[in-house]
Amino acid sequence: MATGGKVAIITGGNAGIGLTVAQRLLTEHPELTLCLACRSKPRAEAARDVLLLSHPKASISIVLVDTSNIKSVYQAAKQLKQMYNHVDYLYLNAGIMKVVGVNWDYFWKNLFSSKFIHMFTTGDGLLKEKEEITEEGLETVFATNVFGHFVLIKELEDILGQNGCPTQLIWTSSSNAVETHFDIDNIQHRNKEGGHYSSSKYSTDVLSIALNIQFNNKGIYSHVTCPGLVMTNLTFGILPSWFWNLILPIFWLLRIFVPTMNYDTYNGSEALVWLSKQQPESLDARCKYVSHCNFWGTRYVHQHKLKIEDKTADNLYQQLVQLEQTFNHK
Ligand SMILES: NC(=O)C1=CN([C@@H]2O[C@H](COP(=O)(O)OP(=O)(O)OC[C@H]3O[C@@H](n4cnc5c(N)ncnc54)[C@H](OP(=O)(O)O)[C@@H]3O)[C@@H](O)[C@H]2O)C=CC1
Ligand SMILES: CC(C)CCC[C@@H](C)[C@H]1CC[C@H]2C3=C(CC[C@]12C)[C@@]1(C)CCC(=O)[C@@H](C)[C@@H]1CC3
Repeated sequence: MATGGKVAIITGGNAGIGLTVAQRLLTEHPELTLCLACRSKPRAEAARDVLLLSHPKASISIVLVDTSNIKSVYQAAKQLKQMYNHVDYLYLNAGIMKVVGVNWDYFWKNLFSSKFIHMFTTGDGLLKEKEEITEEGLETVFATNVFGHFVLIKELEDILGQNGCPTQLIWTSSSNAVETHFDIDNIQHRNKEGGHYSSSKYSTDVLSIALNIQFNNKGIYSHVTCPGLVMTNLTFGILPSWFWNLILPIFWLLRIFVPTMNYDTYNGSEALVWLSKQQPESLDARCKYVSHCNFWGTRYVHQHKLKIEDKTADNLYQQLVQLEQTFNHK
């Protein structure tokens, strides 16, 4: 398929899964114009240098954005609108998890139980998290993973789905997005013991459905992906890298039962890159696209149907619009 002149923006494109998506997109779409939307200039420049080593002729720009800071998102959106008159792929990938420890008691208790596969696929119940509030008064994980991205999309609306050229919004969600941690009456997940990351990723799944309802008629399509368990700075924040390296053989064995044990960012980015090669209109907007890798190392994309009601999606969307208005007025 001819891909001349396509534009891709990747939030958090300087590291981990985002950087590998950047690398793979440049290979898949040779004429691609790439924008790394990152919070740190030196880290973004270092990533650009790495990408230029393998793709010396690539057009790669940098826009600074801190998705947890709404003022910064407004500034970045303004800059992006000056740079591009359309966007083909907007990867909403930047994300954090505020982990303070692993619940090992829960781990050992469920290791040989029927919860085994659910535990390794979702990580549900295994992580202890802490709550933090941004200087703008938002719960940090919600602001970074969900709200900052929502504001970015809304601000870029004028250049999305333009001139008969569809825009794909591709979210890096997670299999950790479980409904039990999501409360529609507390979308920021304030004053909770844990489950902030899970709530933010479930919100992502709900929001994606809402965006399809709102914007498909304008040529804007939203899809959620799950990269599985991948070794990045995010997972090195849970357990040290030496530990993960030590248990690498266990990952291979676990893949027999849990094909989301992707380990590396190349495997983990499979669904995110695969989506860029599909006609967005032909995709199921109510599916999560999950990167799988089997025991033999074969990568493939698994489609998982989301059970989310339109009224929940609409409710979340309206709450985000209202929250955004409180910033717009400041
Ligand atoms: N690793 C895994 O197993 C899984 C990861 N994911 C999701 O994948 C996505 C990418 O994470 P991953 O590659 O693993 O982790 P990394 O920590 O390697 O990458 C995260 C990226 O997000 C950026 N980022 C974090 N906070 C902000 C912010 N406030 N503003 C702008 N950029 C920010 C980071 O920038 P900086 O380098 O400056 O910190 C970095 O570029 C996340 O959404 C994560 O939730 C989902 C499922 C599994
Ligand atoms: C495998 C080892 C012997 C023990 C590791 C236990 C846990 C620390 C991991 C087991 C499943 C993992 C997991 C995640 C984090 C680390 C575990 C809990 C995630 C929650 C990381 C972020 C995500 O988005 C999820 C998709 C991961 C799901 C699995």
